Amino acid sequence: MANNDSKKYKLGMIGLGTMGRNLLLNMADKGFSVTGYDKDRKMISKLEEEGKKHNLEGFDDIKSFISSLQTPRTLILLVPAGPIVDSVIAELKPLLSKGDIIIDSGNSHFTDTNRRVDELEKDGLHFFGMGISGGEEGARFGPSMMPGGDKQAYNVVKDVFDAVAAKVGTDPCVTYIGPGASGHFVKMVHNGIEYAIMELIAEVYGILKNGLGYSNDDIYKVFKKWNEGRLQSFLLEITAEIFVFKDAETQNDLLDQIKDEARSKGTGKWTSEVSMELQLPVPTINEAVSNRDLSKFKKLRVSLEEAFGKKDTKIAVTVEELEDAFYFSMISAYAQGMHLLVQASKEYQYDLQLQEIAKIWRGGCIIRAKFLEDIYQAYDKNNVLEHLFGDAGIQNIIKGTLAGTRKTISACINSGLGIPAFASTLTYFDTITTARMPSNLIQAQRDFFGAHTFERIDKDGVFHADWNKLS
Ligand SMILES: NC(=O)C1=CN([C@@H]2O[C@H](COP(=O)(O)OP(=O)(O)OC[C@H]3O[C@@H](n4cnc5c(N)ncnc54)[C@H](OP(=O)(O)O)[C@@H]3O)[C@@H](O)[C@H]2O)C=CC1
Ligand SMILES: O=C(CO)[C@H](O)[C@H](O)COP(=O)(O)O
Repeated sequence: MANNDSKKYKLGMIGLGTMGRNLLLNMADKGFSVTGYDKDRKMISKLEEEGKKHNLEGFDDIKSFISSLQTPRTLILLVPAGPIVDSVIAELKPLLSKGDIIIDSGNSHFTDTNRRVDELEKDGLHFFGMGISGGEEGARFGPSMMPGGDKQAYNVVKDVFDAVAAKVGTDPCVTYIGPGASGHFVKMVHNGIEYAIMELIAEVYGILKNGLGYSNDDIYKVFKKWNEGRLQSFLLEITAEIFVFKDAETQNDLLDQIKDEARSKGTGKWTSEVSMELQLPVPTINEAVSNRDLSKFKKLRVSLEEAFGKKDTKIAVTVEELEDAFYFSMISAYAQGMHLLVQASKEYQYDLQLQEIAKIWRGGCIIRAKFLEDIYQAYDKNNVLEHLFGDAGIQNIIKGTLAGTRKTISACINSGLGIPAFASTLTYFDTITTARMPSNLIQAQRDFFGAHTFERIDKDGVFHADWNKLS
């Protein structure tokens, strides 16, 4: 490539795996002059093969890659989150110049992003975090993207992101999220909601299979039908397909050949950790994280089932009642995630615009769902809404689902069918809609044993009682 800046590439991708390669191909489709770097030659060959019609070129030599870019340079990292991001940055630093832009689009922890912004600022480099969602297909044909941090740097690449993002109507599923690491924070919460919805769908599978005796084909039909109505969502759509997918080797349903031990990379756990830190409960997400962890204790579960005996988990609920329970719990999972965003926005001064976040989650991302339109409308009407349950439209939807929800959840509990996410979601709802909780007793207990004091309902101030003295 000639050493003339005008003939150089507008943007360079580092990491040409699932996400990086597909996002780069998406950019090339939209007419941007882009290139990529990966330390693995095979990934470059794959990029060049798939990007043949655009004459896409890749590099396995970082120096040649950097000198192929227009200045100031714009780089996107899509490498595994964690120490690899730091090692890539360390490799890049001596090759970059003041004013260059690095965008970390992986699932980095937001505190790492804060640290990296500070470190790179000292070298005159712009760094910002941008969550991306949509998996392989999304990256290739239109993801949802959550950029936050250095707005000046974001504006340099805004046209690229607007072009490659998924569209709902004409609205691109990308918006500037806010300062600091807000982009990565919002993506983390997106993933927390993703964990919750996946767990709820898995529990529905357990109920249909073990509670109602449905076959995989029957379950496929239920999910397919649900996905045509109010529950329409990406996760339900792909889940339906899983139930009819055959294993090439055995011709059995592949799902039945898969071990019941779920893995994770960490973003759900981070959401739970932050929620504890901010003292803002997200119990459905917590249960989703815990249940993935519980699933790993296979040997223990097998031996305890032997010890306590296999349960008769047959229940008498209708598919319509189960649908209500799922819809109710899905709404609650989004509500908890949005509530956490409200709290984080205050705590970290992110100035998050919830209506904009709901808007860009309507398309492209893993948690896209028809219901996000209702969430968007709720925050669009009132962008300082404290909790989604406070919106009159959402209240009406919830009221319509409660009878079926209670019947389904109580039937599961009575029969011994494990449904941690459903159960905790309903309890969360019943608690957050209770004006006077029994927590006055906790204050009394704390004051009794530790003189921790309490506040009264009838006067201001902080009080202590001599509990050992009979009144
Ligand atoms: N997959 C998904 O659905 C989504 C993933 N993400 C996030 O995006 C990021 C990338 O994920 P994904 O594309 O799935 O991961 P992949 O493992 O598919 O791709 C990462 C690529 O980066 C390469 N790489 C690793 N270290 C370096 C290095 N030092 N220099 C150059 N290249 C390097 C890897 O090479 P090698 O394999 O040889 O190490 C690999 O080709 C992660 O943070 C992930 O959490 C976000 C949204 C969705
Ligand atoms: O970010 C994503 C989608 O939005 C990834 O697919 C997500 O990281 C998967 O997480 P886990 O491996 O923990 O299930």
